[in-house]
Amino acid sequence: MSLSRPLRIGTRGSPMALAQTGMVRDKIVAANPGLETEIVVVSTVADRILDRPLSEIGGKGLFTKELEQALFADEVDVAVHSMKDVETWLPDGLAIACILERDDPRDAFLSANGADGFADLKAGSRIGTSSLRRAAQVLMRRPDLKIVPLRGNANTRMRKLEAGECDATLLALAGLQRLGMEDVARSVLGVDEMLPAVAQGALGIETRIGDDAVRALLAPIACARTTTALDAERGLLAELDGSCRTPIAALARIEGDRLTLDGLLFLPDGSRHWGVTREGAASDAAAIGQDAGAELKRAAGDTYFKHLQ
Ligand SMILES: NCc1[nH]cc(CCC(=O)O)c1CC(=O)O
Repeated sequence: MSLSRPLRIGTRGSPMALAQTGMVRDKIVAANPGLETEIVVVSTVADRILDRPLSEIGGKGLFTKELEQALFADEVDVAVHSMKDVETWLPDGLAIACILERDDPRDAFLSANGADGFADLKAGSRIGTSSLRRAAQVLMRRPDLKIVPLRGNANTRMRKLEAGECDATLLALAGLQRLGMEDVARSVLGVDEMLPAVAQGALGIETRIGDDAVRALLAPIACARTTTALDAERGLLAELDGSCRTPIAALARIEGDRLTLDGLLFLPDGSRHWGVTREGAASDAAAIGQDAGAELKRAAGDTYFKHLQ
């Protein structure tokens, strides 16, 4: 199948988004030789509001809504997203047509003064992060550290670290790699120290559901293994109705036809957490995720969700 016009690829405009969209575009073209493409930059709420944590702004789809509007308005044919930023429920008429092979899902540790990890930080050191998930896991092990808000795209956050707004920060390793800036990481945190966000490191492509010509162009670059892992992680998130206000971490690993899913739910101050591990057939990924999410929900109890309001 082919298109009689260029494929219009929608993306956010941050350096990381542009880098990853370029990589996705190259993969689409490699799978469909001769295809013409056009990159269309769309600004989202997350790009415009930089002075407040996203968890405070609330609402859904802060990274994705304007890209979805561009799909509905037929201004773009596809939207490239970090799957970490994609809501578990999509608007009617749109779907994730393709999830690409996952990059490293772990978080990287960056510091201004040469610290290689949390162990090198003195009591009272300031960790810059607006991620409730990262903050909770830092405080869980190091309640003596101080969390300070740090917003903006990855480049902005690195600049703020250099400017002394904090002593250390955490960024997704995959994002740094896409920017070609992996070497700014002082270390990479093990998943036992910092469990990643649901879908961290995976890119997805959203399309209009009925747009079969476009969907056919994407089929060759989809990764079944990553799709299965994300079915489990997003199944867990959906069960907990995870919003930006809920600190949740989850990672699925697949070996052969078996899947192992680890999930963690925290109080934002790290004072309590609940964990779950589930193993099962990879073909049951979504159900395993829902089951694990339900267990976390039961374990944390009703008061947990009231706590967050
Ligand atoms: N919240 C923004 C965001 N969305 C996805 C990534 C990282 C790239 C990825 O997970 O694919 C980032 C930056 C970060 O968390 O450091």
